[in-house]
Amino acid sequence: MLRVYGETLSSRLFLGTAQYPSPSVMAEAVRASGIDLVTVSLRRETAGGRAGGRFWELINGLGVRVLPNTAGCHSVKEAVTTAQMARELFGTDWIKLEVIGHHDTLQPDVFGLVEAARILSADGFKVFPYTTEDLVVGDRLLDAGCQVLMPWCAPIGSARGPASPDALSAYRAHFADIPLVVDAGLGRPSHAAAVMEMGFDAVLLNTAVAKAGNPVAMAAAFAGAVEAGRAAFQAQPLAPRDMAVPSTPVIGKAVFE
Ligand SMILES: CC(=O)[C@@H](O)[C@H](O)COP(=O)(O)O
Repeated sequence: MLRVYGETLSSRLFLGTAQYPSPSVMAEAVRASGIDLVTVSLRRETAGGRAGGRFWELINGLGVRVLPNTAGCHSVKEAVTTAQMARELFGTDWIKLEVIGHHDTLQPDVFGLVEAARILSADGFKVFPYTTEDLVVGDRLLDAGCQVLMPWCAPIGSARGPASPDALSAYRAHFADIPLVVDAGLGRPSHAAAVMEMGFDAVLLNTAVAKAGNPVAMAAAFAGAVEAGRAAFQAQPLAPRDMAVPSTPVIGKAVFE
């Protein structure tokens, strides 16, 4: 069980709801994965002309918690306004905060992110900030009122998997008591298992499932990988060694002469 902002989530996999071949495939993928939280891009869906229509009904009908997000927002003002609209629409004060700073990499604008997190936290929002693995920025986000951090693993949509595993390990060690969700850039279930084995609390992904040949089967595969990675972390994996260590005892071996 994962505790975030005083609430309990049974699944440690969070899925995005964009880019699926159809809304019904998205709904089936959510069901197949057994998750209890989806993130929804208010801006993207509104731009697509589906706001207020069947898409919202479908999302609300999934029976899972909704984490609206500010994907596509490039300024503090835009992100704050989008969050406020999302609160009205979904009746939740949870918000996944994205303030994009760079067109090509979709890298977060960490300065705008901290400012928007401060404004939204003061306004009663429970902020889930999409950030880099920079420790100082993480500290500033906590100062701003965030109780969870969401470091990226690789650029959004890249499917590259953990680009800087050492930086992610340092992040986990530095924020030992803070719920940490790896967000963005995961491409395969093995990537999700790898970061869960490092001790991250959950993963959030979208593209790797939505754009898979079979999104429903891939959602189930990611769910299994997240559980396996978590179980491995709890079982305390052996640290890698530089030298060989015989796994077969040498004492008492038979001598043939
Ligand atoms: C859906 C969402 O919130 C994305 O902005 C998120 O960061 C997921 O990234 P991937 O699509 O790379 O999984």
